[in-house]
Amino acid sequence: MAPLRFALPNKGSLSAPAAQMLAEAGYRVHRSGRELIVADPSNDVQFFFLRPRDIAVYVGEGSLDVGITGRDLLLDSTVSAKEILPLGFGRASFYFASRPGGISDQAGLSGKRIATSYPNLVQHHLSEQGIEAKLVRLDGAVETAVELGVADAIADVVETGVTLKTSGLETFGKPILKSEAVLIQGDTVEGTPSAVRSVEILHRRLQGVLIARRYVILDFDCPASAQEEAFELVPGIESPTVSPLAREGWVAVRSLVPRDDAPFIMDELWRVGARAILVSSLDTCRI
Ligand SMILES: Nc1ncnc2c1ncn2[C@@H]1O[C@H](COP(=O)(O)OP(=O)(O)OP(=O)(O)O)[C@@H](O)[C@H]1O
Ligand SMILES: O=P(O)(O)OC[C@H]1O[C@H](OP(=O)(O)OP(=O)(O)O)[C@H](O)[C@@H]1O
Ligand SMILES: [Mg+2]
Repeated sequence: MAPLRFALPNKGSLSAPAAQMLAEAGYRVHRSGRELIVADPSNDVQFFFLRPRDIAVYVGEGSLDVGITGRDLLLDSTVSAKEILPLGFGRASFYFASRPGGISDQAGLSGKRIATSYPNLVQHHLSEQGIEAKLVRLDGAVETAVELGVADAIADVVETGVTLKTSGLETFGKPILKSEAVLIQGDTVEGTPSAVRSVEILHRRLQGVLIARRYVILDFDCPASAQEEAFELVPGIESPTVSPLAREGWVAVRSLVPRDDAPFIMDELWRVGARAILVSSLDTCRI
């Protein structure tokens, strides 16, 4: 059976979190030096470390089976690889921006020069809106293009907004796109049963990591008379687990709850009579 050929970002914002997530999912992605190909024989996977922008190209044309890249980079590549799982990191929005008091809405871009590193993504959006503008394709640091007179506006990734602010620019209009890291799959996978199986396992493992990051385990003891009220607070992903307690008239309950909601749910559980309320983290899971 041929190993699954998996493209990973070799540098940039997505690189470390992608490797971390795969390690949590049980893959061995460790690079001891600067090698560009790493084998993980126990999982029958071969990792190829590539520029994030190139990953969609390799996966799209079938040289590699799957990869992790940004949704914005996938769309800009215009290849037919498909997004099969959003991964919850590398989140950023894609906006137009110009000088304050300059262009203030997307219609105002008509006939203007727009600097971007994502020309296909931007052109597609402009065509959808029926706007004709001239794109100036740059490799990076596009915020400087307005100051240097190369463009009237830019279209770029905004994470914290600090780069825009320090360049004297501000966004206008709605975001063109909300992006995050995504798992992508090439068209050739579907014709190869062993690759389909490997991708199913990969998908389930990564979903396990995502759930472990988003949920915590909540354990508590509850008077049986209050259990219905408690269950409404902790429906779990499928259903809470209930076990008898040695103490007459009480039950022990275990459920998964969203990490961010846990403090509020604990307050409410206490109010309905639950006690010994414990929260613990999941390492990973299969649900
Ligand atoms: N602050 C950020 N800057 C740039 N890209 C970001 C940021 N946060 C998330 N991303 C996402 O990372 C991907 C771009 O990664 P890429 O490695 O090409 O650029 P980078 O992180 O800016 O690295 P570099 O420019 O140093 O090569 C895109 O999907 C983008 O949406
Ligand atoms: O909203 P922020 O948190 O400021 O992040 C967004 C900025 O970061 C990236 O640039 P990067 O530093 O990667 O330089 P580059 O443009 O040369 O890629 C991106 O292109 C934006 O300029
Ligand atoms: Mg960059």
